[in-house]
Amino acid sequence: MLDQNVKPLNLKDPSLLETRAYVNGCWVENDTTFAVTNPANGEVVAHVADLDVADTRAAIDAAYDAKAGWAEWTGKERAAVLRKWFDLMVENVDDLATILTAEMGKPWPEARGEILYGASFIEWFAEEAKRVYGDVIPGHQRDKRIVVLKQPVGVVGSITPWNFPNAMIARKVAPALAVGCTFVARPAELTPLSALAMAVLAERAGIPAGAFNVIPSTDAAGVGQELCANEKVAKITFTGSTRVGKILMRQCSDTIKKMSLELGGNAPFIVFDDADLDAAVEGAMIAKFRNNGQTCVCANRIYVQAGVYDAFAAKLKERVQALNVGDGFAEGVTTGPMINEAAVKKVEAHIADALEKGAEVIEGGARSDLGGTFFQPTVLTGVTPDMVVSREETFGPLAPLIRFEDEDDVVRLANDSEFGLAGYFYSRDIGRIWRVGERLETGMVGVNTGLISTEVAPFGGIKQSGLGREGSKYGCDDFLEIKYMCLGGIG
Ligand SMILES: NC(=O)C1=CN([C@@H]2O[C@H](COP(=O)(O)OP(=O)(O)OC[C@H]3O[C@@H](n4cnc5c(N)ncnc54)[C@H](OP(=O)(O)O)[C@@H]3O)[C@@H](O)[C@H]2O)C=CC1
Ligand SMILES: O=C(O)[C@H](O)CS(=O)(=O)O
Repeated sequence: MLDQNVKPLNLKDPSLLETRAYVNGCWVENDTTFAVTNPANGEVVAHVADLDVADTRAAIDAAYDAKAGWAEWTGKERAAVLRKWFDLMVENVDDLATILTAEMGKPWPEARGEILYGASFIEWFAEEAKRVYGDVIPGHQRDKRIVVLKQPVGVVGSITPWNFPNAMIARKVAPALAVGCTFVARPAELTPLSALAMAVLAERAGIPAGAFNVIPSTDAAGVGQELCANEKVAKITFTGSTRVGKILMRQCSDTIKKMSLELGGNAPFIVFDDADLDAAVEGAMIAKFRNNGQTCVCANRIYVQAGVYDAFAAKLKERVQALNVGDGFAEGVTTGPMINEAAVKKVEAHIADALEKGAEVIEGGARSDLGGTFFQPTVLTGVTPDMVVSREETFGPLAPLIRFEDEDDVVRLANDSEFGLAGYFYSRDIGRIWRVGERLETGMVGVNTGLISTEVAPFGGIKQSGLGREGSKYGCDDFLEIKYMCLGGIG
């Protein structure tokens, strides 16, 4: 459904730019709409239906009414439509990337990469759909037989952030649908278009009405409260800040809802003096500046052992200088705008606090001359653990370098955080690799790599970075209930 009041995007298939909600297999308009704007230039990309709590209830009812029928499909039948959905995502990858860059700002090649990353979860769980096995347990008495069934939990409510508007939904909806759950997705207000384009392709793939619903809304708190409180919703899956994760946990306690939480991070990135320094610099560039530093697994603290600190800082400065800040649609741009003014102000506050406490800027340090929410990729040296940048997630293009002396010291520093999502380190000493890998208090560890996100591995954190795992052979577990049947009287 095209919006007549804005400049159309350059799409091969304009029908992918959907602005209506998708509920119970129907495209739903609303009297009230909200504008989605391009963070690179403030231009309106589209006006999207703005759903409310009553609409949320209707979407939950649709998912609830659809769940029995969807669960009756065999795993193989569900696999077939998920595979078709994957194929359609790949066939339309360029248009989906254009829509994503327009609403979120990331450079088009990076947006294209996100679409393929999101699609990889749909491909993976299309395969897993056929392998939701139970167990047969040897009876504890001669006349007893025991079988274990794995059954879909039912209706799943999903709340996702703006930074990966396709992949964060795909990483949740794919396992949910694969095992026979139905799904109500509320995307971030800033980036609903990617989710709606996914729904267009889900419908084309043959995913039945009510199985997958997308409810764009400006009322995050109200929709969230309804998803958490409604007894027809069996589970909430959330990706976003720890602050909001705690709100949702409290709201889910009244109905003891199952929850999967992918929350905030404060990833340590450690460079030991035995590291391959060039590899460590490349790893730091990915771990820090991917998505303009707006990912939960971004390196937030970069610890460099004293013997290689100056060399590493010089090399990193040189690589950061080569980053090209600009509009995500422009050729050769590596770094788009930040999502909004609040995000820029947080980076500026972290820099100001660090400078006040003695740190130095060796690269960047201020807003870009491009204006708006463009910010210079920045490197700080002389950072210490007492600075705010060491304790709070920056969620922006700021690389703080912290000097350390020995292994025990840096592991203690790295673990001194309420977060535990990802951690990274570079070393070529196999003993150190095992010691540090085992001692880091995180859900995921990158060793001699700065990029750990893949559909084949279990993504998730410990401490206040969340609950549960997404992706991998473990990814279905959070959407399944285990039931056992004890069959007696068999003699
Ligand atoms: N662990 C992970 O994989 C990820 C973690 N994050 C973390 O999220 C933060 C940045 O992302 P950001 O989007 O700002 O995070 P937020 O937690 O602010 O928002 C995440 C989602 O929750 C919604 N939301 C906000 N308030 C409520 C509420 N009271 N009830 C229900 N839903 C609500 C938002 O809606 P709206 O945006 O419309 O207000 C958005 O859709 C960082 O801390 C980052 O680390 C982000 C991405 C991935
Ligand atoms: O939203 C996020 O930060 C994602 O989890 C990042 S990733 O999956 O692309 O690493």
